[in-house]
Amino acid sequence: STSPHIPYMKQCLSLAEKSPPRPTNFRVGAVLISRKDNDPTFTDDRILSTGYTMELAGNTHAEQCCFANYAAVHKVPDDQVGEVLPVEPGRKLVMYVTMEPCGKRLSGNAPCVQRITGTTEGGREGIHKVYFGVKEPGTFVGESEGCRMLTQAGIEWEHVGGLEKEILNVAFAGHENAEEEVRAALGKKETNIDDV
Ligand SMILES: Nc1nc(=O)c(N)c(NC[C@H](O)[C@H](O)[C@H](O)COP(=O)(O)O)[nH]1
Ligand SMILES: [Zn+2]
Repeated sequence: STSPHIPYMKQCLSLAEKSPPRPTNFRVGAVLISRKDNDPTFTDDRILSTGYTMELAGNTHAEQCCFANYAAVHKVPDDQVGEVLPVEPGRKLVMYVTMEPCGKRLSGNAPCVQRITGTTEGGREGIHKVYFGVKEPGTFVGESEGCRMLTQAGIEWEHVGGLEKEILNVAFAGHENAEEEVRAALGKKETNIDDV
């Protein structure tokens, strides 16, 4: 039986496919969920928001758009999304993303890990756990820092395996030598986190 995370990773992949291909970033999709504790088949999940790379104007990331979409619906500025995320006893917030959230961005814009940890400010629960389909390839920032930074902030993360090839093909679609980069990323140790 496939893991219950796979359908969500496939939903993120479908979102990523909506992203306009660019050589300067990756095409990524993200889904924000409210999940009931001790609900192993996720029957009581609530999808709060979705996002994909460059869905919103400017050089925007999937996770950034996911939060911004939620903030817009709740009529607050993006940086106040933490204040309108639901806090419900017996439920937790989790995010699915096709790629490990960025810990650094070449553009210098706020990395998504910072946006995720920002939801836990002011003693709010915020995002409890992040599920991602691949580690960030080294294309732009070399060794990725996302997972390490999430751990440092006390936010759990987990690699959901099985869709790496599909996720990377979509992520790299706008790159000059996409096929080669996908092969390299698949072959590299750090992409297959399970080998670590
Ligand atoms: N998790 C994730 N979601 C995204 O939507 C996206 N585009 C990236 N991409 C990570 C990559 O490291 C940055 O795209 C480059 O570092 C360029 O930085 P900008 O995007 O221009 O800020 N990563
Ligand atoms: Zn990002």
